[in-house]
Amino acid sequence: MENPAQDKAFPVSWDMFHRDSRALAWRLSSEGEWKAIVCITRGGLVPAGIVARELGIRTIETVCIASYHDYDSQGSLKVIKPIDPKVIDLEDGEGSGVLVIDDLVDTGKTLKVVREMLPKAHYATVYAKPVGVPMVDTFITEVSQDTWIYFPWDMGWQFQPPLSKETAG
Ligand SMILES: O=P(O)(O)OC[C@H]1O[C@H](OP(=O)(O)OP(=O)(O)O)[C@H](O)[C@@H]1O
Ligand SMILES: Nc1nc2[nH]cnc2c(=O)[nH]1
Ligand SMILES: [Mg+2]
Repeated sequence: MENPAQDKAFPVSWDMFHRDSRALAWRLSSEGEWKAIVCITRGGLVPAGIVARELGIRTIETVCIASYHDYDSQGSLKVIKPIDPKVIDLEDGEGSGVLVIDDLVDTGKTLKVVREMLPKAHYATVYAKPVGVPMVDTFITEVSQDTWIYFPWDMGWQFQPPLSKETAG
């Protein structure tokens, strides 16, 4: 959903996203022995799959969160599906050794909700905006707060007409 408040665009192709998600996996490979991944749907699904393949992690859980953009309020978050208790109970029951993955952190509101469920987990996103940086432990690329990131799954190819009209010659 286009956000009119952002006046810079950061379009990300599948190739770029794959490269940046692999870079995140590489960074995380030296930051801990990961028992499981919790991915925040829906944006965390693709990066979680790439990181899981690179790090050989096969226990992958989801936490399903929807944000509602009401017209008057800034927007509210709803937990549609919580984290499976089996994953919560791994290790110390507070998320040690668990990797929480999302595509990006913007205001940090989404990660804040998940941090309340797993305070000791490691939080990683591919992209980050300045306001959300304090909420994330590892990320690859920071973009300015007034940039809107366009992910490959939100975009498609379209015809670009020639710059100038056909000439006679
Ligand atoms: O740091 P925040 O301000 O919370 O914004 C970041 C969140 O917003 C987007 O998800 P969205 O809520 O649009 O749902 P989706 O992942 O299902 O598209 C994105 O995937 C992050 O989860
Ligand atoms: N696609 C997309 N979703 C977002 N949700 C919060 N910030 C963003 C963003 O920059 N791009
Ligand atoms: Mg999301």
